[in-house]
Amino acid sequence: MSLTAYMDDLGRAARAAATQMAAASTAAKNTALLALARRLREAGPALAEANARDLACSAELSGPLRDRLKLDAKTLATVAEGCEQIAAMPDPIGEITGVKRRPTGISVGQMRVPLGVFGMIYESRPNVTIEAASLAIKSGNACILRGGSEAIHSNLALAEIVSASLEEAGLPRAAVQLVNTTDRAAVGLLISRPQWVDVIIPRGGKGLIERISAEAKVPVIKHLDGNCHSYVDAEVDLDLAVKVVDNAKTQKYSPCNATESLLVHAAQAAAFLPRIAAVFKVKGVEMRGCLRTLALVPGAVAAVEEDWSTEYLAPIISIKVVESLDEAIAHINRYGSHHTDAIVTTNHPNAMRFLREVDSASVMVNASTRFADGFEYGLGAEIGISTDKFHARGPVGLEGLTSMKWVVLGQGEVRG
Ligand SMILES: NC(=O)C1=CN([C@@H]2O[C@H](COP(=O)(O)OP(=O)(O)OC[C@H]3O[C@@H](n4cnc5c(N)ncnc54)[C@H](OP(=O)(O)O)[C@@H]3O)[C@@H](O)[C@H]2O)C=CC1
Ligand SMILES: N[C@@H](CCC(=O)OP(=O)(O)O)C(=O)O
Repeated sequence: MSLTAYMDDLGRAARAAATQMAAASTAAKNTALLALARRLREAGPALAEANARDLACSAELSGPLRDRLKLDAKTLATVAEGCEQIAAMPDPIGEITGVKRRPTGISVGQMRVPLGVFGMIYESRPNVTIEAASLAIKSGNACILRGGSEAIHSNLALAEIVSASLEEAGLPRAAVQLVNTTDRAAVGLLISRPQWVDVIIPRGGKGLIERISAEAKVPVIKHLDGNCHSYVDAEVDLDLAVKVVDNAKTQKYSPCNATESLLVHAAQAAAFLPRIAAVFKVKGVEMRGCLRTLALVPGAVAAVEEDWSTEYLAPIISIKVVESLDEAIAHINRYGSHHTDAIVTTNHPNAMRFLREVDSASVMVNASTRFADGFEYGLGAEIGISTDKFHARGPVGLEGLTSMKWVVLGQGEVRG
């Protein structure tokens, strides 16, 4: 079968499944999610074998990227628990809100409905396959998933478990389908078929997004790179600042919500930078600083212009001393990727200005940028972190996979 015919088959099946999923009962969707949690736990050894094949083929990956490819017992337990949590969440579909009686006698409100079919392209991280599948099921959508090529064996094994769980609950297997080839031509076909796909969710770096932006004939919700900042203000609790910035940079290096750039107000630079530099040095984090940073941090190397806009996904951080909150905000809005940025401060007006003026999907006060995550925000799981301003912004959970339609209830009223 040609790739085009294969992708059309997936699309046709997804479209049919979406109709059934939109009408599926909450009980059936929850049964599928609980079956999925159970089957994931039972399939531990088989999944470990599939994942070992992926890891063996990806020996050249850096440590952080290998970490995200791993589907170990802890990751499996977490995704299984995530399915149970999503099952326990209220079903958003069919909810009617805001009903108001109009002078004409009609009542007008809004009903939450699934988007239909979403296509998702994402990195080599097998747990995302389950997070996307479980959110698709609960939100009554169908989806076509195209995971990173290094994770193909793990994803195929996971997709089979998802299909079996859907079937067990009397729901269509095609509600969640995985593209079974790593051929990137499949991505081109997925993003150019509005008859089968209602929205595309690309989750990845600049190369992916450039292609999608140039070729997509389907609406896109971009989940792009994270050049996240932590800004240490002039008035600050230094112990808290060290703890928060350390976590934001070093808790994990590969995620898009890790801090890549540290800005420090000049009034605190001499007190703060040597302290955080000592932490980074012990953890092997390379520091690339402005001239004022170099004077305070002997181990740092000179940053070049490109560093301010670079997402390292590695133990590297750029550091700049700024004169004011205004300079920090302007720097973030110019060089950041509008993903997640944080201020560390004890000054309330400054915190409020940062929240209002930094143009990012998540803005934080005295918290690690690593918190930008659907699970941490109470969404149960996440499709990813949207760097678009619409249809959804920041961590995308169940509601982000739905839209509202108008509902009008009458008793024979006619328009005069
Ligand atoms: N905002 C968010 O929610 C998230 C953002 N990210 C971002 O993703 C990036 C890291 O992940 P990484 O794996 O390097 O991302 P990539 O963009 O390299 O890959 C992600 C996915 O896109 C595919 N892809 C990439 N380029 C193309 C192309 N030109 N045509 C078709 N498919 C393509 C990859 O396929 P293949 O396997 O063939 O390379 C993979 O499936 C970082 O920038 C990170 O910030 C990561 C996670 C979440
Ligand atoms: N929301 C996720 C981050 C998602 C992400 O960036 O993933 P990845 O780039 O694959 O490490 C988390 O904090 O775990």
